Amino acid sequence: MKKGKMIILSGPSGSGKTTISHCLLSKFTELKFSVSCTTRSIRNNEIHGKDYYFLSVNSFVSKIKKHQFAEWEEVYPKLFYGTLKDEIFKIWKSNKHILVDIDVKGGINLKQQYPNNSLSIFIMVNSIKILKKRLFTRSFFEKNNKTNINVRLNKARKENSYAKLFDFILFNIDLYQTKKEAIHIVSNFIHGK
Ligand SMILES: Nc1ncnc2c1ncn2[C@@H]1O[C@H](COP(=O)(O)OP(=O)(O)OP(=O)(O)O)[C@@H](O)[C@H]1O
Repeated sequence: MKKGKMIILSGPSGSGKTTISHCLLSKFTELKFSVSCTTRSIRNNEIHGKDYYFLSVNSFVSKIKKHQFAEWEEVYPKLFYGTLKDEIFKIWKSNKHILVDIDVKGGINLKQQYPNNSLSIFIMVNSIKILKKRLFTRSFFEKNNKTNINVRLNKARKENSYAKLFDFILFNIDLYQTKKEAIHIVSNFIHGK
């Protein structure tokens, strides 16, 4: 493989990042999911090293001081998320391209770190009504509460205004069409067209 590339999938909560990530990972064997670090507690169904690297606050802060993160954020006091440079190089070394599923701020930061070999895609649901419906449906399975959803919707309004900073805006209305378009864009990018 030539130089490793990076696909950055960003968008508000519920916009479809996980859904599109799974689609792309199953379609392109040359893509590998980048596992992020977090200081939040591990949930029952999660696996360390697969869903996230679960770190203590001390360990996370020590890695920040050693400049080991390509990007990191403190979302709430002591709740950190970040992408390790080592994770990125490990994937490129294994001759794969990287797929990152990341929030909007993180996506913008990562694009700035790797401007020449990355493609940043903003997944947009421009109807707050539709986004609300999706978050409600998902919360039924996840036991999220309504307050949590309202916080996410308010954040989504703000995040949508950053879409123009991305290389591509992918409107996720009809899922079949969105997947088709995502495959098309990513195929062109990794196959160098
Ligand atoms: N085009 C679509 N039409 C209908 N439902 C959709 C569509 N795209 C995604 N969904 C559904 O919307 C919900 C949110 O999607 P998903 O979990 O992929 O979002 P996300 O951006 O990864 O959210 P988060 O950042 O909170 O993890 C899921 O239940 C998913 O099945």
